[in-house]
Amino acid sequence: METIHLTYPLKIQSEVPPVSLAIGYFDGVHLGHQSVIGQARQMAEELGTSPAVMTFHPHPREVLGKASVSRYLTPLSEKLLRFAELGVQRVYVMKFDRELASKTQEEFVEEVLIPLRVRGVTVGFNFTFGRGAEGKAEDLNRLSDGRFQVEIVHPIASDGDFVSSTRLRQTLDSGDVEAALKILGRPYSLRGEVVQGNRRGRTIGFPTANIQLQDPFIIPATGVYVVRVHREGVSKDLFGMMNIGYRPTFRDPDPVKTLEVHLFDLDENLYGDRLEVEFLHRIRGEQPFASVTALTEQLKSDEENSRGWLKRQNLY
Ligand SMILES: Cc1cc2nc3c(=O)[nH]c(=O)nc-3n(C[C@H](O)[C@H](O)[C@H](O)COP(=O)(O)O)c2cc1C
Ligand SMILES: Nc1ncnc2c1ncn2[C@@H]1O[C@H](COP(=O)(O)OP(=O)(O)O)[C@@H](O)[C@H]1O
Repeated sequence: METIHLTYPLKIQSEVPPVSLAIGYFDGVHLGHQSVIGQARQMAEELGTSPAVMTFHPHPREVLGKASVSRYLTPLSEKLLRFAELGVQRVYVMKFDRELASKTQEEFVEEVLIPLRVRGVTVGFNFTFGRGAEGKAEDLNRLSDGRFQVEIVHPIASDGDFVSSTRLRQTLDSGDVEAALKILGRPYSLRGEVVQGNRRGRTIGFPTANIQLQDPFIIPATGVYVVRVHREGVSKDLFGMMNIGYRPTFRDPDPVKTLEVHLFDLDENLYGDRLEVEFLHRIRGEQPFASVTALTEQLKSDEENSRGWLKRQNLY
């Protein structure tokens, strides 16, 4: 997959291949987004073009001062990985700035889509473009003037409700990672590097790899989760239990939120490794314990519960 960063006005140096383009911000790359991208792939096949995606960076709402970056689900690096998994061959990362935001819908079509040799466009039903979000998905048909085909993708439902980035964020904020899975079509995951902690874990029989996030991922609610872990460069799936929280048992005067995972049936040095952690199931909330012994007893029962759950799911 080729990734091309663009700014407006476009400076296209070499001849670009004709594309069928899925356009959107695609925060979360959830089932709705996957359906828009799938539609672009199908169109690409029909039209004999490359399946491509155009996404914007940074988020339009952020540039226009309506929201902060920390509320976004998928860092750009993560989105690119997901696009590649979905069979996209070309990604245009369009820099979203005030200049682009000030362009009319006509200018967006004539000065961005046409020079990029767009033969097909797919967008979600609620796509808007052009200054003040004046252009709606249906306007693309009129503006294409027969030069490219347009497909507007209907909303996808899961659990009786339309999937959306907002719903996905809510499920993560409440720790309902199983609902998140139904919106994403895959478990919610984040990536980070294993760093040193306080080295207490190994003394209580539960070494825990502390994860430092690579990008500003959204962190699910504090609590304990059953997770599947991929170690970069290692194909075998690992399983374990992760705690997200402040470790209140240790009454640290200045607690910081940590993400730490104890992996089952593994005894290896992981410092410096990059891990992808997938959230499968929530076991409980984080709580303070009267003693380290009481915490250790709880961890034993968490392990039993986690293994039991994994077994029932035929995962481990
Ligand atoms: C599955 C799991 C659940 C945990 N639950 C709690 C908890 O409820 N309360 C708490 O204070 N600490 C909890 N911890 C955090 C432990 O206190 C922590 O692993 C220990 O302090 C080791 O920290 P270290 O890696 O910095 O040495 C949990 C850790 C794991 C792996
Ligand atoms: N099964 C395991 N799960 C997690 N980490 C493990 C495991 N076995 C060995 N380790 C290593 O032990 C470290 C965690 O031990 P711990 O005493 O909790 O130290 P720290 O406080 O530095 O995280 C991990 O970073 C990893 O390098």
